[in-house]
Formats: sequence, C-alpha cells, structure tokens
Amino acid sequence: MTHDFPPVEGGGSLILAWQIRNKRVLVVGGGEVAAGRILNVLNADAKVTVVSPREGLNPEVAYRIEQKQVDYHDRKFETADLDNVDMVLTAIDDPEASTRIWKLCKERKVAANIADVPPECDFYFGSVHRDGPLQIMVSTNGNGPKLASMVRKQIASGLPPNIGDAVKKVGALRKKLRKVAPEPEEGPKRMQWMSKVCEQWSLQELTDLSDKDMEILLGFYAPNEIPSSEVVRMQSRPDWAFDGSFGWSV
Ligand SMILES: C[C@@]1(CC(=O)O)C2=NC(=C\c3[nH]c(c(CCC(=O)O)c3CC(=O)O)Cc3[nH]c(c(CC(=O)O)c3CCC(=O)O)/C=C3\N/C(=C\2)[C@@H](CCC(=O)O)[C@]3(C)CC(=O)O)/[C@H]1CCC(=O)O
Ligand SMILES: NC(=O)c1ccc[n+]([C@@H]2O[C@H](COP(=O)([O-])OP(=O)(O)OC[C@H]3O[C@@H](n4cnc5c(N)ncnc54)[C@H](O)[C@@H]3O)[C@@H](O)[C@H]2O)c1
Repeated sequence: MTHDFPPVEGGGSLILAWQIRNKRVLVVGGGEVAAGRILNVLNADAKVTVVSPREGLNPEVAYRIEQKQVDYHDRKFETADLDNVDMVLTAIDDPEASTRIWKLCKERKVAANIADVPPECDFYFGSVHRDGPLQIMVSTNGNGPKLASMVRKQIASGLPPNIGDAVKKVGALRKKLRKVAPEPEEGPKRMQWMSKVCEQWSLQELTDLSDKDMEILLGFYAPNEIPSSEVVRMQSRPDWAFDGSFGWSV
C-alpha cells in the first residue's frame, strides 16, 4: 500500500517546552556552568535551591543568592537535598559525586541533567534565543554545543526585529477571543479565524494592535470575516490619518 506519511527518523530528542513554573529545581554546584543553568530555570519561573560551598561561588551565582533570587545552602550536596524536588541540575568538578547524585536521582525517579556527562542526562540543554514570549532552541543532540550556539545566533540574526512583540499581541488577542467565543464547539471556527488573522496581517500590524483595535477586530469574529488593519484602525481611532489604501480580505 502506498502512502506519504512522514518517515520516522530516530536518534533525535523530544524537544518540549517544560512548564517548570513554581516547581522546585535543585542546582548542585556554583561555578560558571551552574550560573547558566540557574538563569535558564529562573527564566522559566522555577523555585531554585543552590547547594555549593561558598568559596567556589561564581560572581553571578553569588549575586543571585545575595538578591534572594534563589535559596542557598553553603555546603556540599547531601542526599536529603533531593527531597521534594522536581528537577536536578548538577555542574560540579567532581565526577564521582556527579555519578552518585545521578544514581540517587534515578532511584527517586527525579529528572536530572549532569553537566559534562551526557549519558547521565534525562535531558540536554540547548542554545536558546529569547524575545519576550518567543523562544527558539537549537540542539545538536550532543554533537557540537559550540555549533548549536553559532546556529542559534545565525537564526536570531534573520528574525524580524518585532517578532517578540507580535507574538505577545497575538497571545493577548487569542485570550480575548476565548472570552468572546468560549464554547468548545466554537473551536474549529476560532482556530481558523485566528490562523487567518496571523496569515493576513503583517507582523508590524499585529505588533501595533492596541486594546481598542483588538475589541474592534474581535467584532469581525461572529460574521467570520478578516478585516484589513486599516478598517480596524478607522473604527478604533477615528482621527487616524488614513492613506487611502484600505480594502477587505475575507
Ligand atoms: C547549548 C549549551 C546550552 C547550555 O549549556 O546552556 C550546551 N553547551 C553549551 C556550550 C558549550 N559546552 C561546551 C563547550 C566547549 C566547546 C564544545 O565542546 O563545543 C561549549 C561552547 C561555549 O561555551 O561557547 C562543552 C561541553 N558540553 C558538553 C560536554 C560534555 C560532552 O560532550 O561529553 C562538554 C565538554 C566537552 C569536552 O570536554 O571536550 C555537553 C552538553 N552541552 C550541551 C549544551 C548539551 C548538548 C547540546 C547540543 O549538542 O546542542 C550537553 C550534551 C549536555 C548539557 O549540558 O545539557 C551551551 C551553549 C549556549 C549558548 O552559548 O547558546
Ligand atoms: N554545558 C556543559 O555541559 C559544560 C560546559 C563546560 C563545562 N562543563 C563541565 O561542568 C562542570 C562544572 O563546570 P564549571 O566551570 O561550572 O566548574 P567550576 O569548577 O567553576 O565549579 C564547580 C562548582 O561545584 C562546586 N562543587 C564541587 N563539588 C561539590 C559538591 N559535592 N556539592 C556541591 N557543590 C560542589 C564547587 O564548589 C564549584 O562551585 C565541569 O565538570 C565542567 O567540565 C560542562
């Protein structure tokens, strides 16, 4: 039987957006690598505990402790540190301790990343570009971390400068749309209308959406129409200087 389903291409990672907000992450170690890990999980709103002797602390880690951005224990790792944690990240210069912590994590079924020991990682970090709600992660699956960083920079340099703001506005519009049309049976219409707005409006037009513009735009949801941004602005800002180029697109 012939078909054109995508072929399976094993050997990759499952790239997900882990919702670690308000969950507890244990970071063992306080060097440069730990500093990067800490920032990654703080950016995802996790609650972070750092365990590391004070004398080995990197200035950035010391700063986060001093600012109370993380909880801190001035000592080496102890088994009880694993109580009630959702994720463990180690970045220590002691391979034996690393492997011991990894084994304890596996006994307890806690997800862990052991820096420097890829086989002892439930997940790898990747090179991440961030612009507001937009995150782009590049992984080379352990082949070349430096290359991951270079690819990430190249991708970022080709992005429109306002893409993060456009994503933010679309997020706000989708939230309002769900209030206008909350019923589950509206799902297909809601999704189709939202997709068309994203396709037919430019990133700049999306970025420029005000709350009032969104209200007017949402008025076109019931009749299932996609007005041009000029039409919306004419209604929401009557004093707006119109350049004469408006039109309808449905
Ligand atoms: C992406 C990034 C994210 C982050 O760490 O946040 C990250 N490493 C970064 C940088 C980096 N790391 C290293 C160098 C030196 C140059 C080089 O080796 O290339 C540079 C370059 C630099 O510092 O610029 C050394 C290194 N890394 C690993 C080992 C162990 C090994 O390979 O055995 C060794 C020692 C090798 C040795 O001893 O020779 C292992 C891992 N590093 C990963 C992620 C995971 C795979 C990601 C992937 O394959 O895509 C994985 C498997 C596990 C993990 O760490 O989760 C971050 C870039 C952030 C950014 O700048 O955007
Ligand atoms: N992305 C990566 O995977 C990557 C990149 C570069 C380096 N590394 C490796 O990651 C590890 C950490 O790198 P670094 O530059 O941050 O090292 P570092 O030497 O600057 O820091 C190690 C830290 O671990 C602390 N520490 C040591 N034993 C401890 C224990 N038992 N409990 C708690 N804290 C302990 C030290 O006090 C220090 O703060 C090294 O093994 C390094 O080779 C990994």
